[in-house]
Amino acid sequence: MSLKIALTKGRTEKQVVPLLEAGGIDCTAIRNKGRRLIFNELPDFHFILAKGPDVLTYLNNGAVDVGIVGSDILVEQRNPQYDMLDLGVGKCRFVMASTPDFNPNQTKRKIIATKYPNITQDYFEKIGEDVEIIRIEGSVELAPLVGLADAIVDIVETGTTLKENNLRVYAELQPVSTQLVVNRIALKQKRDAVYDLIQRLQQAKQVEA
Ligand SMILES: Nc1ncnc2c1ncn2[C@@H]1O[C@H](COP(=O)(O)OP(=O)(O)OP(=O)(O)O)[C@@H](O)[C@H]1O
Ligand SMILES: O=P(O)(O)OC[C@H]1O[C@H](OP(=O)(O)OP(=O)(O)O)[C@H](O)[C@@H]1O
Repeated sequence: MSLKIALTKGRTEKQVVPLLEAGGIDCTAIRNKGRRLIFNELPDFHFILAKGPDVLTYLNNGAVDVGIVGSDILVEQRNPQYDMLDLGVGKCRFVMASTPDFNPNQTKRKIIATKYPNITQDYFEKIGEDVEIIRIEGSVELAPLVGLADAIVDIVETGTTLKENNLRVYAELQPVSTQLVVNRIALKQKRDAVYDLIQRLQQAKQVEA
């Protein structure tokens, strides 16, 4: 019985394919994928490529056994699945950022733009501040520049996007990295296959490190 794996396409896919290969899993088909989304040619591992939030939908509904997805998405979706392995790639962090003239101690209720409303809500609740949150789909850095929001909560990796848009970090929220998560039923029914995959990736992580 093969293990069904949903891999987040895009940035995550690019970083995880070399790890899978270092773990002895042939990813030639994924590397030459064209517009294909399903890869069933290996006997032991079947892959699908999906958007991050959809990886969890496939996993939670049992359409796949394993998901490979950023912890940003796991935390934002308050996902009930087990986190099984931090793959040590896709490393970045959540920050609050804004223009140089932003005053984090302003008395007026802040407007915060973000692609991650739950993470933003939880952060401001934790520090005891009531804010208005506006959900943005991408290029969130625009929001404080055009006066839509006082600040943003977003992912930073190199800091280039913030720098090139003249934005500054005002608070560090939490780290992000790519995780391997397993469907609860698959963990019981395909235990050996799941642990075989985890072992391969753990070894690959050590080789790559
Ligand atoms: N700048 C970054 N550096 C490192 N990892 C990142 C960065 N931005 C996002 N990630 C991680 O990679 C995952 C996928 O990001 P990616 O940009 O490929 O997809 P996306 O955010 O859905 O964007 P798009 O809508 O452009 O496909 C995110 O969920 C996060 O875990
Ligand atoms: O610190 P950096 O290395 O510059 O990376 C940070 C940028 O990467 C992500 O955006 P992405 O490329 O996913 O595009 P998006 O804004 O459309 O989500 C994130 O939302 C930042 O904009």
